[in-house]
Parts: sequence; C-alpha cells; structure tokens
Amino acid sequence: MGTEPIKIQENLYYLGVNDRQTEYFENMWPLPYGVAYNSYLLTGEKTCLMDTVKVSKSDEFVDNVKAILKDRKLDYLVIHHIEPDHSGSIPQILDLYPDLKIVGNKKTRSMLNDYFEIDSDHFIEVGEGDELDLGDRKLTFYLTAMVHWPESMVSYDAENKILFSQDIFGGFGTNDGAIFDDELDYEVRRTEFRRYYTNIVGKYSQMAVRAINKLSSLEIETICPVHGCIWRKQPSKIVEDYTKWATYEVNEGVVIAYASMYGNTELMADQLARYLAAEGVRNIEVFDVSKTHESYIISNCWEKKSLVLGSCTYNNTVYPVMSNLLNVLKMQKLKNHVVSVFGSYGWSGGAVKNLKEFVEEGKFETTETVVEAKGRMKDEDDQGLRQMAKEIAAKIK
Ligand SMILES: Cc1cc2nc3c(=O)[nH]c(=O)nc-3n(C[C@H](O)[C@H](O)[C@H](O)COP(=O)(O)O)c2cc1C
Repeated sequence: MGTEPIKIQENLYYLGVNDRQTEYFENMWPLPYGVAYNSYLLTGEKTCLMDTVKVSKSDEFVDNVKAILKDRKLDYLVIHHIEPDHSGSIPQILDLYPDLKIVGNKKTRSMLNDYFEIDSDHFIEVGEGDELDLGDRKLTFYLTAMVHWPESMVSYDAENKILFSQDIFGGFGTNDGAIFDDELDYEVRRTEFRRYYTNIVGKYSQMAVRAINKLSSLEIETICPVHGCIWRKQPSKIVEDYTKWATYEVNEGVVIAYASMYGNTELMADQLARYLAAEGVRNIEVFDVSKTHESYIISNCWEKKSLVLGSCTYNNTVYPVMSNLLNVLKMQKLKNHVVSVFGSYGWSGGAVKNLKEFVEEGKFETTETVVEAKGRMKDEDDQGLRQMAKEIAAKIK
C-alpha cells in the first residue's frame, strides 16, 4: 500500500514523496535534509494530476495515485516543469492511464518528445492566460519562462485561490510529517529554502521578479509548489522571501571565504574577521572553501552586503577550489555586493591577481585596500587587513 492520502481540501490531494537517499540535487548540491518532490491530484468532475515525481520514487508515487483514484481514470496530467525530478514518472503514469490528456505549453510539447519521445496525440497546448475547464474547477495558466527552465509555467484556480507554482516558492528539505506551513517552523527551514533559491533559481532572478510581479495581481490563499511545504496560512511569507532574494536585497553582514593549504591565508581571514567585529560589524561568517560546499557560501553571502575572498597562490593562479567558487558565483550572477580580496603567495603570485579580475569583471563595488602577503603575513599586511575592515564597515553599516 502507499502512504495515507493527504487531503488539502475537498477534491484536492497532496501527492508528494520524500527523497532522503539522493546525496546531491542535480548531482551537485548537497541534500543533508533531503528534498521533497510534490505532486497534486484534483478529483472533482474531471481528474487531473499536477506534475509527477523523480523516477526513483515512481513506485511509491503510482501507488499513491492509484489509492486515491481507485477505479476512476485519470483525465489530465498538467506538466508545469519538465525537469526530471518532476517529469520522471510520466511514462509510468501514461502506462497506467494511456488515454489521459497531457497539458503543457508549446515548449513542454517539444521537450516531452526530447526527453521521453512522447509526441502525444493527446497533448493539449496552452498559452498565457488559457483555461482548462475541469467542471467543478477552472485552471488558468501563466507562463514563467526561465524560472528556471524555458517551459516553466504555473496554474491558478481562481475560485479556490490556489496557485500551483512549480519550482517557484520551493525549497530543499523533506516534508517530515508536516506538509503545511502552519505545521512546521519555517524559521528553522528558511536557510535550506534560501540555499535552494540562490543555487537553483538565483541566476534567473530577473525572470523570477517578472514572474512574481505577474502573479502578484492574483488573489492567492494557498501555494502548492513542487518542492517544500504547502503555504496555506501565510503564503505572503514565502512570497516576501522570494522577492527579497530575487531583488538581491542585502543586509549588514560579511562572508569571508578563503582557500588555504598551510594556514597563511586562513590566518589573514581570521584576523580580518576579528577587525570587522571590532569595527562593530555584525553577522560575520568565515568559510574554508575546501570544507564548505559552495552552495552554502553562496546562500550565506546572498543576503550579506560584503563578500571577502582570500586565496593562496597555486601554480600561478588562484587555488582551484576557490576558482570553482568564483565560477559558480559568476554563473549565479551575484549582484549588489561589496567584494574585497586578499591572499598569500610564495614567489611570483597569481591568486590575488585572479581575484581582482573577478571583481573587475563582475563590476562589483570594492574596497581600496587589497592585501597580498608573501608567505606569512607581516606587520604591513596586518595593517592592511585592519584598514580593509574599516573600509568594509564604512560601506555596509
Ligand atoms: C603546490 C603548491 C603550488 C604553489 N604554487 C605557487 C605559485 O605558482 N606561485 C607562488 O607565488 N606561490 C606558490 N605556492 C606558494 C603558496 O602560495 C604560499 O606558500 C602561500 O603562502 C600558501 O598559503 P597558505 O598557507 O594559505 O596555503 C605554491 C605552494 C604549493 C604548496
């Protein structure tokens, strides 16, 4: 048997599954608290499934669908987003209900063929503002292209004020018994939601703002995303957070991310952190890039105005793990930050030069002071760090 069906309201069920086995989301982002793939089932006059789940969870998912539908057939499958963590069980659903009609937009149609070689005669193509009449409910579709795939779209049930929001308003973390926002402590989970946003959606923040603005004209009482919890008590909470993240709203705070093999650069990072605290700066976090996955560093620095990057030199360049962080920061289009740099070298250097190039290319605001120590830091380097702390404090406080 499957798990007990969870009713959201009359004729609407939650069909999410928890994945605590996958170590890395998209084989890249660590999942210490797992992730949920959410799907929803409407069982009014017509039956309609909203997305599916990752293929590794298809047995559990299909059992749950069958447990709710019993001997009813499935009339529609709406595909809001075709990334495989949501589309992976489409073939199993089609095997079970071969007559169902698939609902998606023009891009969904071609991607369905690309990924599953399904060019269904039963495909219903919808565009911006189109409606699907399910008898007792009507769904209106809104395209949210590039948040975060080209075919991404949402649907809205105006009468019941429900938004099926696909990845938008989602987060990392499984739904541990608590499915609804009023059943869990969002403050505890917030950092995992932010890590999801900044690393999965962050690059597309401009499009996310556009989508949020478009949806803001809708009266929304319940948000049903495909990751994370269902928002029925305070949907405004997650809308506010997503808006904050998508508009790069930053607060006072500093992230110092350093790369160090033998402790010389690390010492400078700790010294700078101490000087910042003495300047009255609050919310300072120091990360060793070799220890902390970049997704945590990016998530942490997203809301803090100052980012300081420090690296030892390795074969004439910045340390490779730091180079990876720089690449991901570039990819995620970090903005609105004051970025400062420092480092240590043994003979001809290279790391600080690369860090400066990163600052220039990203057109970041920066501090005048750059500290580059030969080997262990000396008095003048120490003075430089003290000065850097003053300049950062002046810019962010
Ligand atoms: C494998 C290796 C490669 C290095 N390559 C360079 C280099 O190309 N140029 C340079 O100036 N220093 C180079 N160094 C020296 C380090 O940058 C220097 O020792 C620095 O102080 C190390 O900082 P850390 O203690 O924070 O690791 C290298 C050191 C190691 C161990």
